[in-house]
Amino acid sequence: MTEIRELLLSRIRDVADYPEPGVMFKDITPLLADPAAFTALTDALAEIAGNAGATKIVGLEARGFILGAPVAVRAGVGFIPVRKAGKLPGATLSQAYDLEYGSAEIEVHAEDLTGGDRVLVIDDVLATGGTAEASIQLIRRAGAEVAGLAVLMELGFLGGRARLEPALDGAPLESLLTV
Ligand SMILES: O=P(O)(O)OC[C@H]1O[C@H](OP(=O)(O)OP(=O)(O)O)[C@H](O)[C@@H]1O
Ligand SMILES: Nc1ncnc2[nH]cnc12
Repeated sequence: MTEIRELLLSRIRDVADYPEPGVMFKDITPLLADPAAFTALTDALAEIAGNAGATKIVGLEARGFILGAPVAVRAGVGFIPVRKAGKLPGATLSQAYDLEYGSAEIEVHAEDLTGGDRVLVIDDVLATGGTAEASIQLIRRAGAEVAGLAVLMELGFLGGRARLEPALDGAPLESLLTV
């Protein structure tokens, strides 16, 4: 494992049985509080954005906002928030999905993504892949191209990567850490 990956892994806290019994929650707040780790993460994700030729970053509420916004600034591209339903004031596209602990619906402002965009989706954790899959569906429905998905941590045992394969349709899935 590279030094950067070791640093990132060391700043993620495992919290057992949160938010419900049986879930091992990956808490990224110690990483966010460490400027060296947060900077290293931002730089690594911005490099992925550059390599993917992304013209926009989509961040998934809420932790995907925290990671995705500085990456967009660093990469010199726009940031588009994909929000939980009911939070965006303009005309939206919506997509329902299930996640490791429940179900939800996400939305994007339809005007934020257009035919010429290559979109990199950023989030902290890939678990079942439900959230990421719904975001990819939203991006395609908006007429934009999916440049890839980049996450800090993939929970390999939940099978998100296999689930996302058809939706990604050849676009890369980059996870900096896999557990
Ligand atoms: O792969 P999945 O099974 O879909 O799970 C992953 C998603 O779950 C978490 O978000 P959550 O919905 O808990 O929202 P939060 O970021 O607002 O805490 C995480 O930040 C991912 O977005
Ligand atoms: N185990 C987990 N830890 C942190 N975020 C998550 N999102 C879905 N499952 C998660």
